[in-house]
Amino acid sequence: MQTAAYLILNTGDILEGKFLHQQVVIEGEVVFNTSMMGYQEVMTDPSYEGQLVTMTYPLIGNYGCNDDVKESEVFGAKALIIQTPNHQPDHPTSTSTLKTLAEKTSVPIIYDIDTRHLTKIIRTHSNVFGKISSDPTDKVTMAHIDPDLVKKVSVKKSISIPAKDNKDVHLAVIDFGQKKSIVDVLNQAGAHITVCPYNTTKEMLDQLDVDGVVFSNGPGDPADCLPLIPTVKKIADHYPSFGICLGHQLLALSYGMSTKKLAYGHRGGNHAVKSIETGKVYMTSQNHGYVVCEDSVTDDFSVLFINVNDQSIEGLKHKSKPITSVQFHPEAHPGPTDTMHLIYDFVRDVTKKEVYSHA
Ligand SMILES: NC(=O)CC[C@H](N)C(=O)O
Repeated sequence: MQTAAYLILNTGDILEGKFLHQQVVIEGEVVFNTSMMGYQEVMTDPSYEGQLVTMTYPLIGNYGCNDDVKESEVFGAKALIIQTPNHQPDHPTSTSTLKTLAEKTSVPIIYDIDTRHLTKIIRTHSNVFGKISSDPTDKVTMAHIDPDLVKKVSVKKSISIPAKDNKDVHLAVIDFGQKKSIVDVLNQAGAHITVCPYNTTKEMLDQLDVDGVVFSNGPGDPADCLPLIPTVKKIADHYPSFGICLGHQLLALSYGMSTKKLAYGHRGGNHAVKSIETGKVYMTSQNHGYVVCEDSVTDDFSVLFINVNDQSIEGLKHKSKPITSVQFHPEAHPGPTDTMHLIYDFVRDVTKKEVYSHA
């Protein structure tokens, strides 16, 4: 018989489920993801570091698991909270089950939780912290997000990843908690990549002789990265830059804008954004709790995309410098690839170096 697992929330609610694999005592911010798939990517995406993630879709594990699907070797969600695990997956690429995935990734999974009810609690209260424990009398002690998450998940030393074909373009990915698929897509687009630690300076990038910079996604509150802001600005003032999610938020902060926390975040594979330039709507993959404040956008920037549901800012473009950033995930993994062209466009534009005469 499986041991009872209690999800104790700072709202006063206690939900009873079961441990899928190992018994743990673990605390974190509780967030929900509305995607029907992508459980492997969620468990290994460093942006979820410190979070207990619940999937609103009730059946998890349907297409099994595959060792090749991972966004990071070490970091990801702190725990997964699901309703019904599928122990007999059926998919040609599946090599193992959810239980094996929990073992391999060390991400504990609890199940038999009414995740739609849990989602309603999160939507009603926002800022929900919780503890998973086998003792229902345990108390939630965590009340804020760890401010050092980026430092924890970033690479400690630079890593070079050669281009698949020989295009003459070298990009730095500043690693605030990068998803492997960002590097994969940049690589497929023909760029040689150097993944650099979160605190890399412009002078270090000069030494590496890069042509452009990608500021990656990452965990936590962007305001906790304020010490990095002067460096981000110095780099973006000099190099063609592309920001994704946390990278977008840090670029905005570095050019004088501000960020705020959403009531309960955007996490899933079905978030519609609208291009302000063309009026076109794209489905995007999203995973963020913070956004750039609408009223803080400076005159130097145009809003590139807005969220169709709540009109929050989803992308920015500098009016005279080659700086573009998006709040969503054009690299997908999981979710729709409708906006992946933005990454290819950036690599193409950096390859045509004459476009960037300001550097
Ligand atoms: N995926 C990300 O980069 C997330 C950015 C930031 N941690 C947020 O939650 O808004």
